[in-house]
Amino acid sequence: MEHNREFEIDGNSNPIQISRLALDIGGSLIKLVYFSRNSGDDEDPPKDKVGVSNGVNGRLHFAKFETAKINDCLEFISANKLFLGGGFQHQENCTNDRRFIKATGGGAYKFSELFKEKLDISLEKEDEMDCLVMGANFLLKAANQEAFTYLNGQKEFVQIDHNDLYPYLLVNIGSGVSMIKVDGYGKYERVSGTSVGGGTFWGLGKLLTKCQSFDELLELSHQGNNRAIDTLVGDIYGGMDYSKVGLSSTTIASSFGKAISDNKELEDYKPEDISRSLLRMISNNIGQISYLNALRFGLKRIFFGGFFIRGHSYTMDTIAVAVHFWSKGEAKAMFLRHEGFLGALGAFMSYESPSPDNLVVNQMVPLPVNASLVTDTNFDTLKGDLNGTESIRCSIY
Ligand SMILES: Nc1ncnc2c1ncn2[C@@H]1O[C@H](COP(=O)(O)OP(=O)(O)O)[C@@H](O)[C@H]1O
Ligand SMILES: CC(C)(COP(=O)(O)O)[C@@H](O)C(=O)NCCC(=O)O
Repeated sequence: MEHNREFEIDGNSNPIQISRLALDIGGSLIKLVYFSRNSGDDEDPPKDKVGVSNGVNGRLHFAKFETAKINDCLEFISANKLFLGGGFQHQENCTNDRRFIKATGGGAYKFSELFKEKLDISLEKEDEMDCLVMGANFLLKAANQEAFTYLNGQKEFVQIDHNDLYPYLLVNIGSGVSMIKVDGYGKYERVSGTSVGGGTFWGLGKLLTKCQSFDELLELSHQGNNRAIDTLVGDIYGGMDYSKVGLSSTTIASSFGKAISDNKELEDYKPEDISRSLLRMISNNIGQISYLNALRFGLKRIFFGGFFIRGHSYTMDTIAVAVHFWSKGEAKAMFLRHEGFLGALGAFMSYESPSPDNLVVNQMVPLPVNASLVTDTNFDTLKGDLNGTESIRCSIY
């Protein structure tokens, strides 16, 4: 079972109060974002403009489960009493016995009855695209070191200019892929999508390699060589470049093309080579379609989210190279540290609005839930995968 670290007891053996849980139930994964209130007075309480403390300090936690194992998720919520609200002095309609959770993604509809039946919880549904955009805007505005570029194995955090953020293209690579032109808070249009996404990589990979987990498939791709199965331009052109149209001999002419002429069975190919080809094919395709959509609307910035990416270097490199190649360096692919949690964060933020006074304290964060973020430093930049183990210190008003 994949989930987050221990959180029931803090360092002083005080029970940690969990308030506010939001879910994003997707085709492949269920993402949870929940807030634990600090139990001690170990941090300065947030103050408003006249110096009055009025917020709640705590941490945002992240966890994920496979949608196919939704019962594990229900058990996790139940065992840790994540559905109990309360703990916020400033929420008017907050009572300890309220039994609803904000939820987004298709599963918020599909599993509504299951939550009611098993946990007696109603899922309050929020639109998936609204939540993705809300989550992305929030992170880009509020979190330090959220967006980064990845080229030639080099990760570089991008300083976001808040006055020059919009418009941008948000590409969410989940089971399928959504491409959204974002013009501001709540201002967006889903301009395209493709069914060739994370579900395709994992689904085809599972069939072709017999891998038992996504992580195993991803790990395999590290050791593979896509040339064993992809047809390169050089394979067709007798080792030469097709320079007239700018294709080098090493460019992939046809993904999986060698399988036609090799006269081999599936078993004759190494699973690691298959995994690598598959990852490259899908990442490259998404990078290319993203660029074409950016071109359609004259967008220079493309942010990629969704759990397909998993902070994986080869995936990011392939996407970034595709965007760089097709745009001739004009457009920039950027990745998000909280890539898989955009929708869940958006749902989390769709709880009730704060009072106008509280907006002043965090004026950089003009959001329904007024939160000031200080991200932890325990993010492993080499491994690059947040994977539900990082929490965010924040204050909710
Ligand atoms: N542990 C995992 N189990 C299954 N799929 C994973 C895992 N980690 C990453 N993935 C990839 O992430 C995709 C799901 O991404 P996500 O953004 O959660 O989308 P969705 O909302 O459709 O579930 C999967 O299709 C798969 O490619
Ligand atoms: C239907 C979806 C929005 C569901 O989101 P997901 O669970 O994949 O994150 C997504 O799978 C999608 O955008 N698919 C591509 C459909 C298309 O535009 O062809």
